[in-house]
Amino acid sequence: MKPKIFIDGEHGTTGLQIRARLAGRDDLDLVSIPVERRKDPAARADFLKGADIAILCLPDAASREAVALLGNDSTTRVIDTSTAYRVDPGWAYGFAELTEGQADKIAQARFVANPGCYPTGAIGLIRPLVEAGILPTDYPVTVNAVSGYSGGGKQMIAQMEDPHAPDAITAPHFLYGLALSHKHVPELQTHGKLSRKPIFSPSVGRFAQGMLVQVPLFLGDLNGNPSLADLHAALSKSYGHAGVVEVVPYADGMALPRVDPTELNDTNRMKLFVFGTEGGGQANLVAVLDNLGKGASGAAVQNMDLMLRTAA
Ligand SMILES: NC(=O)C1=CN([C@@H]2O[C@H](COP(=O)(O)OP(=O)(O)OC[C@H]3O[C@@H](n4cnc5c(N)ncnc54)[C@H](OP(=O)(O)O)[C@@H]3O)[C@@H](O)[C@H]2O)C=CC1
Ligand SMILES: CC(=O)N[C@@H](CCC(=O)OP(=O)(O)O)C(=O)O
Repeated sequence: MKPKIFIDGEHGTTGLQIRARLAGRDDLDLVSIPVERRKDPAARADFLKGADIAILCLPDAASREAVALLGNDSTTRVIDTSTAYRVDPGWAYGFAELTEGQADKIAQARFVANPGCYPTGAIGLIRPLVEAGILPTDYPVTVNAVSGYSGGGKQMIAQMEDPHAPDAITAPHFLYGLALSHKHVPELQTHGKLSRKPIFSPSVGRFAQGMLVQVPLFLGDLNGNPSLADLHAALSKSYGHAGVVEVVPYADGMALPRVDPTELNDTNRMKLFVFGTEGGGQANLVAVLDNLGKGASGAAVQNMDLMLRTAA
């Protein structure tokens, strides 16, 4: 029998993208709740309990409600795309390339928390350097990022695309998260293995999809005063070659006139760059990804496929 997959929140931005990614798959039985019952707890409970894997594409509160609706006797496996469970030790963190053994952990897990889009870029850059002993855990990490506006879901898409919306946004680019208490900070700190709370400054640009995440570093404040080549080698060692996460050769990155946040749209890939001048004492580490690809829907499908490896 084909594994039954239910997407709770299938009409939202992340849910629709997952449906599109699964559209051509004949190895799955993708079940769908009638649209008029999508918020009916009894109907959701039936679909959730009837699935082999439920993918939650909901706001945090509705994700928690879905997990509660499953109750104690269900065996449905869950992938949650919200922020609700990302630092919960009972859930596997769904970043397969995070560290050795993480893909197997996801494959075996009942509960998988899909990473946030910004944290995917930042943790992807930070974690290998911490594990290599190069980045001290108490380093004052700053993360500066720009996202396409689909990162804000249906509400922000309407704000950016409909000039007549009562809360329309007209800015071509804007900063937010100004109180430095964005909901991604605990996730950045926990999975970045940082003892000091990082500063996270996100922004949104007038493009629908795509993302750039930057982590600037002063090399003299890192362990062993590493070169740019040392940083690049540590990242390359962590991710290998030809995987979902690609570490761009230093010279190739430095030959670029600019970095385009939309470059990897509609893929599940992420590119990591080390920028700076050798001997200059500074580096800017940069990640490019699709906020709806490796940052959300692509990663959810990747995690689902890992979990299906261990399906009964
Ligand atoms: N967009 C992105 O780039 C990313 C999003 N995420 C996370 O994914 C999750 C979904 O986000 P996104 O798709 O952008 O958001 P959207 O607002 O686009 O979609 C959310 C969907 O959830 C539905 N919904 C809300 N409450 C309930 C409920 N009680 N029961 C059933 N359905 C409900 C909404 O229905 P309706 O519209 O009818 O109210 C909507 O279809 C969020 O937790 C978000 O933080 C994670 C990474 C990246
Ligand atoms: C542009 C924008 O608003 N982005 C969202 C994050 C999108 C994302 O990563 O979703 P999670 O919060 O589930 O991780 C925000 O900053 O809240």
